[in-house]
Amino acid sequence: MTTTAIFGAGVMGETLLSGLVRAGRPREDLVITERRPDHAASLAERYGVRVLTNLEAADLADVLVLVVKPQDMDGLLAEIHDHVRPGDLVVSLAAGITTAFLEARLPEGVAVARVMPNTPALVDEGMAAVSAGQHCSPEHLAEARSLLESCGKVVEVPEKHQDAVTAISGSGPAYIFYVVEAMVEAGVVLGLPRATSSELVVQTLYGAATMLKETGEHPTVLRERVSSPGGTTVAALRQLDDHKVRAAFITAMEAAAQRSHDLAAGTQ
Ligand SMILES: NC(=O)C1=CN([C@@H]2O[C@H](COP(=O)(O)OP(=O)(O)OC[C@H]3O[C@@H](n4cnc5c(N)ncnc54)[C@H](OP(=O)(O)O)[C@@H]3O)[C@@H](O)[C@H]2O)C=CC1
Ligand SMILES: O=C(O)[C@@H]1CCC=N1
Repeated sequence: MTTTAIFGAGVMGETLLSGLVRAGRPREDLVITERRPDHAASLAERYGVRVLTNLEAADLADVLVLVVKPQDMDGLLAEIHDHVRPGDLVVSLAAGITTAFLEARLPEGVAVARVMPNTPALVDEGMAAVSAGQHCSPEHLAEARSLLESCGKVVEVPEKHQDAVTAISGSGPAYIFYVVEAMVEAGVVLGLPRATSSELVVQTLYGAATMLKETGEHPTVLRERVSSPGGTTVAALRQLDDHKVRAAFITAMEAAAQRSHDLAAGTQ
């Protein structure tokens, strides 16, 4: 029997926990650790899982899912080192933290997998990418995948791509929310009630995302279909081009990937 422990049930840890519970993982096979006692008590009540100390959780679990901030990872690994056994699987969801970083701080031979999830997992629409460490067997990798498959889609990527994945799908929901904020604000500037503007933008986003997913058409084709010659859309897109919005997106995601890389190198 597998016991899964989630170390650090903050935003992403709780998101994963909720997905596992929705997917029907027996609650008695799930434990969490948390630093804030009030938050821990609230999670225990809402999800019906046990809250343990890091050492108790490491002793009990055979799948250890580390969801603390990258800057807290070194301390957590030092704390649990002597309580992780050969055969255990350690799965890190932290940005930037490499499998080599984890393997160097765990007992020799422990299986490690690196995963980059995202917050839409909260509504079972997550996108996660997984990479295996050097001692991770196909069975370990399948277990790491299954954690995230409980709440979304999972792909396997070479670890050298994880910084780019982090910049695109890990941080990606934030860019979309940022665009939504700007569009809703534009609607208000144009005189729409905020609630109306918000409803229009959210459904437009949902519709556009569904078209992309269901038609499989290239985004350029879909964009051109909206753009009537001499019409409103081209007038707006010309402004976005003039303001270098496409270039800004690329530069922004390069910055995110660089930050992920720097976290791996231990930069605070
Ligand atoms: N949020 C996101 O969209 C995504 C996050 N991630 C990754 O997930 C990880 C967590 O991020 P996020 O959930 O946003 O951050 P949070 O700060 O919300 O969650 C981290 C949690 O871990 C707790 N914690 C810290 N140290 C320890 C410890 N030693 N033992 C037990 N608990 C501890 C923190 O407690 P306290 O508050 O007291 O510090 C906090 O509750 C990061 O590594 C991030 O890179 C990956 C993809 C997406
Ligand atoms: O902002 C961050 O560092 C984390 C990793 C990806 C999304 N959130």
